[in-house]
Amino acid sequence: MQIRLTVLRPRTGPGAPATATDVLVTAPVGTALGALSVALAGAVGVRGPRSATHVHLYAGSERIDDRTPLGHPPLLDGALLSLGEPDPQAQAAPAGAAAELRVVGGPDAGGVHRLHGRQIRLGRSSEADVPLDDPDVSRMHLALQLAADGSVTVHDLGSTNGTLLDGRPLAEEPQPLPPGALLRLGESTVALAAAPEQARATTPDGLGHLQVGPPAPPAVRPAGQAEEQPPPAAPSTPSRTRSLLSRTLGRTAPTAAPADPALQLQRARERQAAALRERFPDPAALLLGALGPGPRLWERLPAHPDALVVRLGTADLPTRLGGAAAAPDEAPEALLPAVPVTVELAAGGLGLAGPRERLLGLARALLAQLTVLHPPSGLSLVVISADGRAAAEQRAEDWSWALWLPHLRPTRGQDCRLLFGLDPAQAEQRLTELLADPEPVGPTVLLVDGDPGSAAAREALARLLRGGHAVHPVCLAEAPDQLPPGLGATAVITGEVATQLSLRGPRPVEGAALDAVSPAWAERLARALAPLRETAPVSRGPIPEALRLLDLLELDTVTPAKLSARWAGLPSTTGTASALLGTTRDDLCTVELANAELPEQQHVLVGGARGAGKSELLRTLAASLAVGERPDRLSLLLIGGAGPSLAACAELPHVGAVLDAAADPRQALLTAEALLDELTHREELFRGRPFAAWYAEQALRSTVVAPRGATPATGPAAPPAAVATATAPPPRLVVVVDDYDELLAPQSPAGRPLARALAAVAQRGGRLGVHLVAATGRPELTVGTEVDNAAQWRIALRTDHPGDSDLLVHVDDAAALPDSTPGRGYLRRPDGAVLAFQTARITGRIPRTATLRPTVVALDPAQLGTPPTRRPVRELGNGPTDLALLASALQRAAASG
Ligand SMILES: Nc1ncnc2c1ncn2[C@@H]1O[C@H](COP(=O)(O)OP(=O)(O)OP(=O)(O)O)[C@@H](O)[C@H]1O
Repeated sequence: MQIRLTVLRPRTGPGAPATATDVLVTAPVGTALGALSVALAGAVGVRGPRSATHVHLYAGSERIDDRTPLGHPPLLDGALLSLGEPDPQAQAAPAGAAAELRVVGGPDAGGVHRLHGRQIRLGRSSEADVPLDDPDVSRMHLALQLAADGSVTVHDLGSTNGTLLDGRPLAEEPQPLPPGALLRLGESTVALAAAPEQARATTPDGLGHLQVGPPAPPAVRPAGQAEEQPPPAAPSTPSRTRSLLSRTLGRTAPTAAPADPALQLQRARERQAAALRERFPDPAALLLGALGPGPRLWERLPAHPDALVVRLGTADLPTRLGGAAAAPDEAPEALLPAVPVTVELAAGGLGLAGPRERLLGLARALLAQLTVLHPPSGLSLVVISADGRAAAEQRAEDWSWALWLPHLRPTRGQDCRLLFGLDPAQAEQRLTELLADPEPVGPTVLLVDGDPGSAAAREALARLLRGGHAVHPVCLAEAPDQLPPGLGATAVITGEVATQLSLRGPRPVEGAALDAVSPAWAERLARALAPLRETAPVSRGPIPEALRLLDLLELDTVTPAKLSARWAGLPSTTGTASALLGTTRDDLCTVELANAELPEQQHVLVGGARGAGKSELLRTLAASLAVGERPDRLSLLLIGGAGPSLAACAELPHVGAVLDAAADPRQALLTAEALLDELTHREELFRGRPFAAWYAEQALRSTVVAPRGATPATGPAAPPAAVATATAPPPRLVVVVDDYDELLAPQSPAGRPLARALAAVAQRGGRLGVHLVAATGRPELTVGTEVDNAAQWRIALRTDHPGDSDLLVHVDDAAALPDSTPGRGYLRRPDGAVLAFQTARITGRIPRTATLRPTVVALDPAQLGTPPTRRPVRELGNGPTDLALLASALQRAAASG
């Protein structure tokens, strides 16, 4: 497994900053922190300690136990570990915090401060209890007073620019501050929050990630509805709005309509404004959403009404939100106070222009919204910063916080570790990839910081801006005239101290207070997102090139106990038999030989050219069936053609016999006879009833056959398991045949009788619990045989000719598959659906990462956009294969009963 951590080097003295190093750790699953700690210390330049007992690592203020396995909390992707001392910046939640103050807008937005103590001062000074980096805020601007009963009052500390409380000037005498009321100081807006939202459940996967359940269903609120038109008179508050209001503002919405119509209207406007603020969450709410993770994390799938709509700041806006800016004669009380100023990125992208520091703060706030509200499977992010006018180191530093965002992971086969373009070559590569994506499966937001770096990149960006690629550019420049032409909207940072925004585009707004967040805030948010994974398999990605069956089966550390536990959970009948083969683009790829919904006759035909991966697919299928069912209920008969292709499976306890038909014609003849006898025997035994029905009846009465145990079934083929145990309920039998076409060749001495027996299995076997899985290298020879006719599950791996592919899966696409991806193919299911898939491997050597000593290497953000170093499959040259490992565990599980 690989995970990314950050190690903080101890400070050189009190008050000195701690230096941080991001590292990539590669280690076998289950490696304890103690086995890594010396290497982690070495990565930050602390040498000397030879033993882990001298290296102490902390997560926040807590020391991490050396026995904690890597990949388990707190050692998750994105974790920040401090060496030798607790993290001096650790933000432990103070016990007994009475209230939470959130900075909901402005140039230093996003802060979430748990209030404790009696008096809390807000101001620009670093001495303030809540410091705000806002030039319009006085050094000590205002103070909050917490009473013992939890109520809060606020008063101005004689600030230069004054304070507004819900739009009204705040005096120096204390006034009550209810939760949700907006305090405006300088260009910043702060509010007291109500009770924190319920965190979503997460499940650690042991590999450094936390699986998050699916997002809550989106609010039923088509864009542009409800809050945009105030009710003419204040009716009773709709229940949805009331709950929004009380959740947002933390105070009870009015229940009785006030008599005064002007007051009614004002209340209606307040409700609309609150609903809009909830709809487009402020930076503080986003941070909490990521840290929770909160209920709104990844709520916006592509069909969500607010997908790709971003908030840039807040302004008092007219109620006609869909229309133009406030008419000059609009009465101030007709405006919705401090509502989000939003832009639809899908309407031609967005340009942002202004002084660099603030510009980056605004861009960070924008990416935070996109990545907290949109799931990585529904939105990709590409970040390009290749403008030669800025030093490469500076560019990398400006965007290094984003390396933790899961939306930057390449999921469409892009040749890089992360979707960064931090030099002209990387930028060109990213833009070319976007242009070349023939059928983009989801939207991409492309952030381009300054000039994209080269003429070719500029041309590519211009083409993307012309549309048609599901790519939505967000371009940053110091001045509006440096932005590329063709953007749908432009926001220009204005004001003496660059804290305001003027938006040009379909919905122009002047004098908005912009939202900007600090790099430290953005990094905290991105780190919180780093370990999170959607629970559903990440869809819309490309089909992977290499897969390990044991990983797909969640048996990366395979033990007899895990297998026994699986078998113990099986139903008491043999109603199902399914084999996991690999993955499609969206899901696992499974072949079902039996289940309650399928007719009884299920057989499989696999075809493909030489080296396409047929034999490996058969081995994967056999191993997968073995994991899924106990050996006393499922037996395998393996018939290999030329060569020992299936012999590697001989150690599976389910294998009754392995036959090398070409090498042993006599045994082939006996096997053919035994197979026909088996069919006859079952027909007599079942008396017309299908296997599953008969078995269900018998299972209660019969003594279950003892597992076939650990006896390897190598050497000359024994009769199938079921034949040998004629008096016991026969297990389901799967006959796996490689090189079926060879059996049909005229020169094959054993071929004809065996082919006849297989034809009988194809015709009569399925109902009797005997299934056939046959592989053919020459579909033109096997077409029209009983085996071909009976196969409802059909697979074409790479074929030499379109016609072969057509014979197998009735589409010719398999002929276009490249040589370089053995195991890639098309599966035609009984319902006629054809899916591209990749077969998982079972005879790979155990990956090096499973056995090697852990490695810790420093991460360089500037290199993350380059192709990862390609190594041949990292396997132990002469170590055991996954199949050997699995077979041994299966034998022990079978032996333990
Ligand atoms: N699913 C897979 N993933 C990765 N590599 C694979 C996969 N399947 C096969 N290979 C690689 O391709 C090579 C050929 O595979 P295999 O022997 O299964 O092909 P085949 O179609 O049976 O070939 P032949 O017809 O010559 O017997 C294997 O040695 C293996 O290295």
